[in-house]
Amino acid sequence: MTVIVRFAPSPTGNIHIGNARTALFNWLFARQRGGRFVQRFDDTDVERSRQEYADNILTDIAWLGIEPSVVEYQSKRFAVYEAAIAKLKAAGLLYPCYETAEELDLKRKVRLTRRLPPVYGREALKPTAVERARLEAEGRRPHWRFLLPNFDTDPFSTRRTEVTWTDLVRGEETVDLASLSDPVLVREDGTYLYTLPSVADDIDFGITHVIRGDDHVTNTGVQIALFKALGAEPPAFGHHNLLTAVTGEGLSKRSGALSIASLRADGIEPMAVASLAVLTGTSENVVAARDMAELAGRFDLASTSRSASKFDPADLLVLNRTLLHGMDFAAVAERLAALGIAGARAEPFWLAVRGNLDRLADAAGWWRIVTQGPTQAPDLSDEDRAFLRAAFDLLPAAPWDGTTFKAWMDQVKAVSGRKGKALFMPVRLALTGLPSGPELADLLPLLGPEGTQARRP
Ligand SMILES: Nc1ncnc2c1ncn2[C@@H]1O[C@H](COP(=O)(O)OP(=O)(O)OP(=O)(O)O)[C@@H](O)[C@H]1O
Repeated sequence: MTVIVRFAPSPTGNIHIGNARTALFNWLFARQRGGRFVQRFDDTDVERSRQEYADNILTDIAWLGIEPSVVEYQSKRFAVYEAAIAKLKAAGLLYPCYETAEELDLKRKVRLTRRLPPVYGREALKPTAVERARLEAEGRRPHWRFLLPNFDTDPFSTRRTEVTWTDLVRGEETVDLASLSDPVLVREDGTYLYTLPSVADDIDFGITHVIRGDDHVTNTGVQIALFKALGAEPPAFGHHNLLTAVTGEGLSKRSGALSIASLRADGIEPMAVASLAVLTGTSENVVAARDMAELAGRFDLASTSRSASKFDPADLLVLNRTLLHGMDFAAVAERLAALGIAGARAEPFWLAVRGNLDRLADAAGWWRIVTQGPTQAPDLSDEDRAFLRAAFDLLPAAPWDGTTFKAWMDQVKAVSGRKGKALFMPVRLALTGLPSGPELADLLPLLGPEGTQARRP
């Protein structure tokens, strides 16, 4: 059986790190099994959905390293949903309801005072065709409810009907359908709620595993019933925990907080985002994976925690540094060239500075220092200046390599009697203008005899 998964956001904003967790869980799950990944946009809500957001989401998932087999839009698939609606109606499993919101609210209150569960009492199953015609004549339009399979049309019944499944994350799960109202699938204006298009598409695309946040657990009880009502075998389900901000606050596409686009703009590497999005709230250590293959090797859906996990953006910088420090020149050459870092010195420069970077773009600052000199004049005492002038007189002859700095310092030490910080710090300040940075042994050959002499105080 080919594994087919899907990531199905509504294109109503930019996806955040929590949505990325869902996308990546699906992608890694499929990748581990040689499966396929369907990118589906749940854009039936035309008011809130925008193509621009869908395009941004495609950019974001591509940046994270996800390659969908196919991209689908629910707004282009109404024929499929109409066919499913017709099937349910023919089976007597979809019924028209004419109650207004106020009437429903009143009914709910009546049930509560009678100590009955505040679910819809299926009163709309009772009216005859004549009564419905009268309501239509009054100008009322029905919304349509799916008759949940508890085969109990007594509005005051409390009989339980449980739907169970073995969740890929949470193990045995049960939803009691008797505790739920028959869900509205189609609104008065003919628009669809989330439930039916999602199930109809999962059937149509042959989705084998639905992996999503645990905000959907209750939906799954209803959806399993709907799969069956439409004559389809339900897929396997896995509900992972949600990520929250450090404050415990939930994430929302609309707020834009921790959006993938903002993290990209902030210069965070995609594998730092992917590693944190996937490994937070699992039994794995949150250590940066260099690529998807490595992350896939450390991903296990079943090891995900059941409770919400806090996500600390500060951890991203730590992962980012680790990734940059181990990155080969070939992996960054193009991006460095875009920063103007190119030519024969680009590779040794990268190897010299990568260990000092928080973000790749920080390399530009070091490149400026190496090629043009310190951005600010070093703060040196007269004594240090005199020491440096004597030291610069001792610079070895060309050609220079990785051993030159040590040879130079050995001589300066012997002549000046300075050692440790007193020896190295004035040299570092003279060469870079900064009190810390890359190894001077690596920087010196990059500066070359001319560049070094130009820094003589
Ligand atoms: N904080 C979160 N952590 C992990 N997964 C999440 C989180 N929020 C949403 N998801 C998952 O992301 C997927 C896409 O969800 P959806 O498009 O409904 O986004 P949303 O962020 O929940 O919605 P909203 O647009 O209301 O902010 C769903 O599978 C959902 O379970």
